[in-house]
Amino acid sequence: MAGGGMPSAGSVKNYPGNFTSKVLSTCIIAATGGLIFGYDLGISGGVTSMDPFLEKFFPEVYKKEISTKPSDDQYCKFDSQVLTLFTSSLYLAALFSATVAAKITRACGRKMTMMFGGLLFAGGAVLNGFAENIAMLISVPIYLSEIAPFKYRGAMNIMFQMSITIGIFVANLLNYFSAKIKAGWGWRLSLGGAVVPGLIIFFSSFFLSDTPNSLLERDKFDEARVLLKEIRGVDNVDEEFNDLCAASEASKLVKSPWRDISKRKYRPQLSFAVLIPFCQQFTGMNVFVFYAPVLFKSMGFGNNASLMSSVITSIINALATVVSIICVDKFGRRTLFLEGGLQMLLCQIVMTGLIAYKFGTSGNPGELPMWFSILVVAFMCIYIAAYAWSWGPLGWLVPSEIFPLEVRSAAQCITVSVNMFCTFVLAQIFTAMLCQLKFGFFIFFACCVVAMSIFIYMFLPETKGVPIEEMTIVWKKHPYWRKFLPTDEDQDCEMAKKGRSL
Ligand SMILES: OC[C@H]1O[C@](O)(CO)[C@@H](O)[C@@H]1O
Repeated sequence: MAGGGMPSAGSVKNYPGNFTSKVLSTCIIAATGGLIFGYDLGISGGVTSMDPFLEKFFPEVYKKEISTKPSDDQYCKFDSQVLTLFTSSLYLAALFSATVAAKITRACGRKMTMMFGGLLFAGGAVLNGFAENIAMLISVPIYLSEIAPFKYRGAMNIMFQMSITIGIFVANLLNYFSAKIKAGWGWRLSLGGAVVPGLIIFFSSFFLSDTPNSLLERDKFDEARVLLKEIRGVDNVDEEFNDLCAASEASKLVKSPWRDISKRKYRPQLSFAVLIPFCQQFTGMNVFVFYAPVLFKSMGFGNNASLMSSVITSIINALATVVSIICVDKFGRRTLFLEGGLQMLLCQIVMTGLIAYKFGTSGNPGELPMWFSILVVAFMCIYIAAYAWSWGPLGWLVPSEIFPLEVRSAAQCITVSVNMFCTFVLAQIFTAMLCQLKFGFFIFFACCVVAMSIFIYMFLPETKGVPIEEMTIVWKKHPYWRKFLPTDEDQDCEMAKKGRSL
């Protein structure tokens, strides 16, 4: 049932339009929304490995860390549910704000939501609050997918993930330098530094226009047509405009997107809205993003070496995302998912072998040779590169492009909530899992990667090169999902019923 087929040429519309500088600059500005999220993702791991921070807030963990001798079990050195709560709680808070943000983005438009989120975040950073950036995760991927010409939608959307990875890199770099501050207040600088990305997105959102879809959602027809002409760089936008209007009309008939989304006809998309973020998190990537410094320290690296290794892995993460931008509209989403899955699996197997060989089940590696540290970091980098051109960016791209307008914001909200929930769970249980499963920890994620790759191979239709408003075609052609879609007669009947009840 491998459902990878592209809709045949001719079955998909080819709207006229150019790749304008307006679209490019708008997408770059919108994508900066990811900086904030990336900064959050990257900052906590380094901070939790800084001794002055541990000593102040987690004295028990600090005592355990300094009293652990090289001959003790290294797997359990940082095992503390309170320590992991510091990182995981950010995602729990984010989970709660996801539902509110979906309402805001539908009512106020994508642009206002981004502006509001940036400002809140900048303010929140001063108070060291992190939850607000969720508005970005809901509005930016949809914004990018809606505004991009369909042939470049993948690349434009992945700019969001690109800026997330830049945020992670900046956070790691800052951690590296702030840990060197002798007086021990470097962790304050790291946590407070979040104000900068917040202000960047707030000020840059003044230069954003809304998307035509979002204007139509709020009945601004003339503005939407003018904007569409401007961003496509041609006058002849009638066909696309009419389709957008039709989609918007259909969307207005839906009074409760939350109830509608559970209808049978949205089952294919809903399955992906839930399973894509779920699988994305169960690749195990965030274990490295959050806890790389802790992991490196557990493996006997010194303070500086641990933070430096995280800087290296975050550079690889950002660079490999560029590969995805270049390839996604050429080779398609499925190819990247499947290649990335295979590469991650191979690395996980090698890392399991290496760690099992040196640390065994006792967690006592003795003296660690240089070749071992180099190999571990190298395979971690290859693994991270694989994630960075597959599940990382596609985890935002695919959900944002498969939903019809009427339920798009609600669906993105589900995607973000599932993502945050899984991020929370994994961030919370990481140190306990490592302590209990030892090197088997990597085997767990390897099994998850096998399962998710099979799932993608069997069930994900290719969405490259299909205009977002034409997406139903890919489901109608899929051997499994097509049975969930209404026939044309069903649709006429539903429209008639809705028309009567108005
Ligand atoms: O770059 C890695 C990061 O990217 C994400 O997948 C978000 O898209 C995070 O969950 C992860 O920390």
